[in-house]
Amino acid sequence: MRRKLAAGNWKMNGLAASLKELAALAQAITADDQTGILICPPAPLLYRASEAAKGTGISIGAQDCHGDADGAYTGDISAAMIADTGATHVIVGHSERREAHHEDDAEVRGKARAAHACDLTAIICIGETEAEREAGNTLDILAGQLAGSCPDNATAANTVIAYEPIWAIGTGRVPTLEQIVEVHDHLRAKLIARFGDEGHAMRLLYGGSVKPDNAATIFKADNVDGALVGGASLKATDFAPIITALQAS
Ligand SMILES: O=C(CO)COP(=O)(O)O
Repeated sequence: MRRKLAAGNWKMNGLAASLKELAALAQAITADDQTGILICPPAPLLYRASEAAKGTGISIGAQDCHGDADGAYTGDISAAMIADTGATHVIVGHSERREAHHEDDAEVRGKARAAHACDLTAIICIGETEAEREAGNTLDILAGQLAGSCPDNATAANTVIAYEPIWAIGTGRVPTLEQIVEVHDHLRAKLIARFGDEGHAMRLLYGGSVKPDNAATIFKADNVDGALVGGASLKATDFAPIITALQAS
């Protein structure tokens, strides 16, 4: 049995006052052993969020890290700095960073390795564009991103894979359950082929316009072990029912 994971990515949203949503979430949900709950706030909130989350069953993660341990990289944040705030996870290779910051698979792989070196769990994101899907290349594109973005030392404990079709992010458009199943089954087969039992145990999240009203359907897929949620993770009243749907799946 894989431990499920409901992860919220706040992206560049949230000030100190937004931590009240974390407290409200803790009130609204009943944490259980089968389902991890994670909030990834902007970097300036990591320490305060980690303190606020103590004892709630909610974990805290960052949205990016640098691939090097330290150095002259103005404005960047190392994995050790993230771990130092009390955070336990970091998202790497989100499509918004791949696009706006020109991150390629090799850079994402380096970031995941840096995260692992600091005992952080890396949530490695992959996803196809709409044009790639229309051209019938989805499975090949994703297999390539998965192979290139995952370091060889990836294990079920230190790595989570998030499939986020770029055309579904922030658009309200969601793939059909059949499309999600097709992708997740394909990714599972690739993970098992490369990592054996660890690949079987690694969590595979779906992300892209997950909302309270579609979460239960998405969580029906065997190889969907949770969700990476953007907009609907900002408010406890939206994220709590998604978590509850995952717990019930
Ligand atoms: O990019 C996402 C999470 O990382 C998904 O964002 P939305 O849930 O807002 O579509």
